[in-house]
Amino acid sequence: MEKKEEPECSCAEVDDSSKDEFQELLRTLEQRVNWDGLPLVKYCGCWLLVMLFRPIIAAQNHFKAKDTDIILTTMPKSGTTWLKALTFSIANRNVFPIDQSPLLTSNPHMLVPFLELNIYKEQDNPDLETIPSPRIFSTHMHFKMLPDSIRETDCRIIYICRNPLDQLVSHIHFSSQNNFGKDADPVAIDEAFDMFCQGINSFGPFWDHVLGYWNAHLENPGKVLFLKYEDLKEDITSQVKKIAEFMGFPFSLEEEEQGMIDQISGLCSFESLSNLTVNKRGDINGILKNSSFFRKGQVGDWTNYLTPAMAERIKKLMDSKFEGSGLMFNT
Ligand SMILES: Nc1ncnc2c1ncn2[C@@H]1O[C@H](COP(=O)(O)OS(=O)(=O)O)[C@@H](OP(=O)(O)O)[C@H]1O
Repeated sequence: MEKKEEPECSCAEVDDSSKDEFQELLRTLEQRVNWDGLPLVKYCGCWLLVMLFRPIIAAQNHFKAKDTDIILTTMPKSGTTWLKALTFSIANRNVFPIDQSPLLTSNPHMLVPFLELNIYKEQDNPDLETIPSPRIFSTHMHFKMLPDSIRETDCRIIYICRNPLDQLVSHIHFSSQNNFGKDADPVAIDEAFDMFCQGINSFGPFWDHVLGYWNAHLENPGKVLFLKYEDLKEDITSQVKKIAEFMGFPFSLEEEEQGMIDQISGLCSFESLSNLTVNKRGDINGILKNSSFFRKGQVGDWTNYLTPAMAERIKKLMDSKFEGSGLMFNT
């Protein structure tokens, strides 16, 4: 079968209701196997996991954002779990005292659902309407692929990204911990690194993902907050304050004096969450181990796995891809 011209982000026009038509569309698009063994499909210039392709299109077609929603957007392995814990805690600090937080017994991914996981169809999820505001959802979609209602309503988007070298190393380990396929051995790392540089990885290309949200943030900073994992690591207090203000839930002076920011930061820290029984032993739908979301939580761990030559290649790529954008990551 002939390959179709790649759609110019006409994603919302695809009908997700007929399985056969959808399979037909899938067959016309470029596909690759990711370095971890999972099939990828290229759509609107983005490499998506085949297993999430139809749910993503359905989310685009059906998800109705509300003005009060908060949408967390990330590339995988960039701080999603941390951001979920923080935003959930900020929004619910007057509902649950810190020592009774649902985070103590539930993995953050159970408290803040992914749009990609079939939670967007009201007929399938009548409770979606009744979730108290603010509803918090997350997605790995590129900015240009987001459901129109997210861009068109007053809902707010919080994006977090991470140095590409650490993001890649984190992803390689995540895949091997969940037995997706290949171990994080040197061969797999070489292959993963090369595919990453070509932009072929889940939700890649990295550069396009980050630039999409960076430009959206520059255009409308009140709509899109742009965060870096490394900045949260460096100064969590100021970042938590910034996130709370952006969400429309600023800390009062009284809360600050009572140490509320420190309490939330402490509860959501890597050390705290990774030591909870639920995150040591549980799993998500029997597929993903909760423990695989908490590995080291460090900046610069890539130096233990990637060579200086690899870092140089990424640096050159960043120089050319981000040129003139004002965006940069320290390696
Ligand atoms: N609370 C907290 N604080 C700091 N760092 C944390 C935290 N929770 C998770 N992590 C680290 O984030 C990496 C996982 O990324 P994501 O949460 O984006 O993964 S996922 O996309 O949701 O699968 C992964 O990074 P690496 O340790 O480098 O692999 C996790 O350890």
